[in-house]
Amino acid sequence: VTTWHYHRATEPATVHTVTMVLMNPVISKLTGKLVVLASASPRRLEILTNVGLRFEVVPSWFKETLDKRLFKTPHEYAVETAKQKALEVAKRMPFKHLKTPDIVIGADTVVTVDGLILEKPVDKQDAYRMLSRLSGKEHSVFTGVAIILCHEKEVIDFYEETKVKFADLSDDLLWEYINSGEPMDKAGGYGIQALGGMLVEYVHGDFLNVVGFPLNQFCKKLGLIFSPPGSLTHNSAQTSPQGSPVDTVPPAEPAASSPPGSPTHNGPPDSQGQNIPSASTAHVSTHVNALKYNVRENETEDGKEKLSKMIELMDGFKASKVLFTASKLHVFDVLRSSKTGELQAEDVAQEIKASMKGTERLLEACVSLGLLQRTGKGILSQFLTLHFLLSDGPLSLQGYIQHCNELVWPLFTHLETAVREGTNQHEKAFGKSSDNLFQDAYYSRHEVKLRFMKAMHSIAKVSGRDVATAFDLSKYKTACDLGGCTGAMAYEFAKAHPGLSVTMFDLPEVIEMSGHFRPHDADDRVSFVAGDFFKDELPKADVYILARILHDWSDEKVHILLSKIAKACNPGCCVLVSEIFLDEDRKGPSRGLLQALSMTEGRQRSASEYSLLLKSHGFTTAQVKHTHNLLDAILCVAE
Ligand SMILES: O=c1[nH]cc([C@@H]2O[C@H](COP(=O)(O)OP(=O)(O)OP(=O)(O)O)[C@@H](O)[C@H]2O)c(=O)[nH]1
Repeated sequence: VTTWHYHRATEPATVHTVTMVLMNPVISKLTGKLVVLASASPRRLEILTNVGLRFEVVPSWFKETLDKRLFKTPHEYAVETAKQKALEVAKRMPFKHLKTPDIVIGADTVVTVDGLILEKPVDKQDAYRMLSRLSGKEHSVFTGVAIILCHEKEVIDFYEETKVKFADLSDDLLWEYINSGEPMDKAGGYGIQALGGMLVEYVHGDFLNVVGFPLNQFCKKLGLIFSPPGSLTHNSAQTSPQGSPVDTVPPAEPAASSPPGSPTHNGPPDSQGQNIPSASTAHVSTHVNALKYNVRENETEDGKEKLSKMIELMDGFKASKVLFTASKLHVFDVLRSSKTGELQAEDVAQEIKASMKGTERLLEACVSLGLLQRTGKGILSQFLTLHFLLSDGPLSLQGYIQHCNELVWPLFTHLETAVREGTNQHEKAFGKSSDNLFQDAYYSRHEVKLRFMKAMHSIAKVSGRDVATAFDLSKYKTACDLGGCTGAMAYEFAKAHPGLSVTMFDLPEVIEMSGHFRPHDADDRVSFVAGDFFKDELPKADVYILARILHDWSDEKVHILLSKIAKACNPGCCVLVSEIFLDEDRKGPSRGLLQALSMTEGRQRSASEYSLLLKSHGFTTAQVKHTHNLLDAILCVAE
C-alpha cells in the first residue's frame, strides 16, 4: 500500500514536470494572461488542466439554438456555436465580472450520422434514438473551437473531425447504458472516455476531440498565434506530450555555417533528449531560424502548396481570358461542328479566322486548363466541359462567359479604384455614368441588353432545375418569378411542379425581348407580365420567386420589395430566394465574394441574413437548401 501510495504521490509530479517542460513553449505563452474557458464541460476543464494551462472557467450562457439548416456543413455549425459561446463570455465579463480576459476559449462538440447533427440528448428516449442510430455504423465527431483574443478583437477558429465506429448494439445493452445516466450530458449520447468506450469498435483521429476538446490542434493554433512564422520567438517549437509537433517550424537542421555538433536554434538536448531553448542560445538562434524559415518555406510541403496557390492566383486572370477568348472565337463550336469532333490546329485557325501561331497557343492553353483534350499528334477533340462551352445547347454558359468578358472584366480592371472609392467603376470602364445600372447600362442598347439577358439565361438554365426542385411546392397553385428575365427559371419551375402556373414579371424592355429565349416546347402555364417590381402592383401568387435579385440591392431597397411582397401574400404563401449564400463567417464561397467586388449598391448575404430580412416582413424560414450548383435557395413562409 505504501509503495502504491508512493507511486501515486510521485507519479503525477513527474508527469507534471515533463508536461510542463514539453508544453512550456506553447502553454507558457499564456503565462500572465487571463485565460477563460467558456465551457461548463468538466472534460474540457480536465483536458486543459492536464497540460498545465492556468485558466478560469466561466460557462457560456449562449443557448445552442442556431438554425442547423443555415449551415452547409456540420463543422460550420459547431464552429459558429463555439464562437458564439466564447463571444458571449468575452462580452459579459467586463460588465459582470469587471475584468476583461485576454483570451476566451469556446468549444462545441457534435456527432453527425446519416446527414443529421446530434447534440446532447434531451431525455432517455432521445438518447435511445441517437444511440440506436449510431449502432453498427461509422459516424463523425466534430468539435469546433474558437479562441477569442479580446484585446486584439480577433477570433481564431478551427475544427477537428474524428471518425468513430460503433459495434452492433442490442436494445438491452443500449438501455442498460442509458440507465447508467452517462449519455445525458454528452454529444451523441455517449462518453467514449468512460462506459461508452465499450460501444466503440474503432476511432480514427484525435481521441480527445471526441471527448470534447481537440488538444493537439489547439496547441498548434496557440503556437501559430503566439509565435507566427518569421517572428522572433517562433523557434521555441517543441513536441506535445504525444510527441507530435505543436508549431509549424520545420525540424531544426544545423545552420549552414554552424560547425558540426554546435547547438542548433533549439538549444542543447536536455536530460530527456528534448531540445529545450536555453536562455543564451534562444535569442540569437531565433534570427538564424527566422531567416532560414523564410528562405526555405518553399521547400516544405506546406510552403510548396502555398506557393502553387499563389501562382494559380497570379495566373487566374490569364486562364479566365483564355476561356473568354476561345469562347468568343467559337473554338468550341468549331470543334463540335467537325464530323469527328477532332481537328488539327490549322483547321481551327482557318475556321476561326486567326493566325496559326496564335491559335496553336490558345489551343495548347485550353488543353492545359482542361477545356480541351489532345487525342493524338496535334489533334484536339471536344472534352467533357464542351456542353457548357457551346454557344447553344441546354447547358450553355456562353452567355455568362461573354458577360464576364465584356462587362465584368472591364470593371475588374478598375478594381483598385473601386476599392479606394467604394464604388462601381462603370463610368471609368464604359465612359458612361449610371444611376440605375439596369436602365442605364444593361438595358440601354439592344446588343448589350441581349448579352445581359443571355448571361442571366445561362445561369438560370444551369442552376434552374436545382433551384426549382429544392423544395416541395406541391400545395401551391401559382408562382410569380420577379425579375425573371428570359423566363428560363419560370419554365424550370413549371417543369418541376406540374400543378404550378408561373407568371414571369420583369421590366417592359425585358419582356419585349424574352420571346428570343422561348423554348420550342414552351409550357403554356408560364405567362409574361411587364412591370417594375419597385413601382408597380405585383401579380397575385402563392409563391414569389426572387432568383438572383436581392444581391443587387441595398437592405433599404430589399425592405421596400419585401414589404410589397408581404402585402401581396396571404398567410401560408411563401417567398423563395435563390442566391449565392455566403458562409455564416463570410469566409466564402469566393465566387460570391469576388462578385461583390463589382457591385454597386448590392451586397452578398448569408442564408441567415436573408432569413432575418424576410423575418422582419413576417416570413418564417421553412427550409434552406445548399444546392452545390451556382445558386442556393431559402424558402420562407408568411405567418
Ligand atoms: O465521448 C464523448 N463525447 C462528448 C462528450 C461531452 O459532450 C459535451 C458536448 O456538448 P457541448 O459541446 O455542447 O458542451 P457542454 O458540455 O454543453 O459545455 P459548454 O458549456 O461548452 O456548452 C461536452 O461536454 C463533451 O465533453 C464526452 O464527455 N464524451
